[in-house]
Amino acid sequence: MTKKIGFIGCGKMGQAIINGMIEYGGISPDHIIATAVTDKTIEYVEDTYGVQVTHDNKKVASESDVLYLAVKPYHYPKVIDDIRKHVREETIIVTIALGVSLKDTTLMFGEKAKVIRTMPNTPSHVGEGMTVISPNDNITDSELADMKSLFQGYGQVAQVDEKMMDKIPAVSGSSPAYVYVFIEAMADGAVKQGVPRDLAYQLSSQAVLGAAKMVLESGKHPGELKDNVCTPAGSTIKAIDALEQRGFRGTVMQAMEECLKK
Ligand SMILES: NC(=O)C1=CN([C@@H]2O[C@H](COP(=O)(O)OP(=O)(O)OC[C@H]3O[C@@H](n4cnc5c(N)ncnc54)[C@H](OP(=O)(O)O)[C@@H]3O)[C@@H](O)[C@H]2O)C=CC1
Ligand SMILES: O=C(O)[C@@H]1CCC=N1
Repeated sequence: MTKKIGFIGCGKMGQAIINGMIEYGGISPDHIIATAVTDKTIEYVEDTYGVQVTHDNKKVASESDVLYLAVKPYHYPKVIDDIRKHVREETIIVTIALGVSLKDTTLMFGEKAKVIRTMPNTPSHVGEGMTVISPNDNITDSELADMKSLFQGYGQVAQVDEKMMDKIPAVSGSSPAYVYVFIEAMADGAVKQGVPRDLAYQLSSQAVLGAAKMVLESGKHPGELKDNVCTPAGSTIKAIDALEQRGFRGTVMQAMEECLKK
């Protein structure tokens, strides 16, 4: 894809996508332009990723064939109001904000605007992101195919009906944070037993990566894979028992409910 890709805002999520596109998606830094507010971010993004940077949102809006709105949801109305007239009719607008509907974005840009609402996550940085997408009716089949391959450059893609989008953040956008806590907790448990800290992080992280790959690639139910680790009267089932006694699954489900309430 030789299109120009613009980012309005390039904080944690924008940078994860930028890095994923460049390192894993085959996009040249020359084809990316990004804005931020502070010189600190502008300089960091230019030095780290080698992309073009500017403070000028309008310039990015007018030059981009694909335009990511990578600012916080509460910045959307002001930012869109500012760039609306500068976005070309054929430009594809990608929203990544929690809770900003296709209808609202389309209304703000104008009825002909081509918009794809997405929920990405930060593992995009290492080419293992998950991007859940929902396009508006102005996106053609061929544009959708091109955009899916752009998103696939930095991870997996799933298309859903827009009414599902509000349910996605808890299991995809936010969920890497719970997994980091789990990895850290397992490493702490190992350190408590005398395992060196670096080794503890390597082992707990690899366990999560390997287990995730088993679920994705073996086609087996997670319960079956769990059963395969639990020797009768062995040590693993004792660990599972301790987790269940403390409400592990219920706690995770409750956490996700709190996430969506917000
Ligand atoms: N973080 C995550 O894991 C995920 C985030 N998201 C979504 O991504 C979006 C961005 O979140 P995140 O990256 O975490 O937030 P950050 O605060 O890290 O990044 C926001 C960026 O927007 C820039 N910015 C703020 N106002 C403007 C403006 N008026 N014009 C141009 N740039 C501006 C900031 O500039 P500066 O750096 O100079 O302050 C910063 O670079 C949100 O909508 C969030 O819902 C979605 C899924 C996961
Ligand atoms: O916590 C947040 O609001 C953002 C949205 C999804 C992940 N992080």
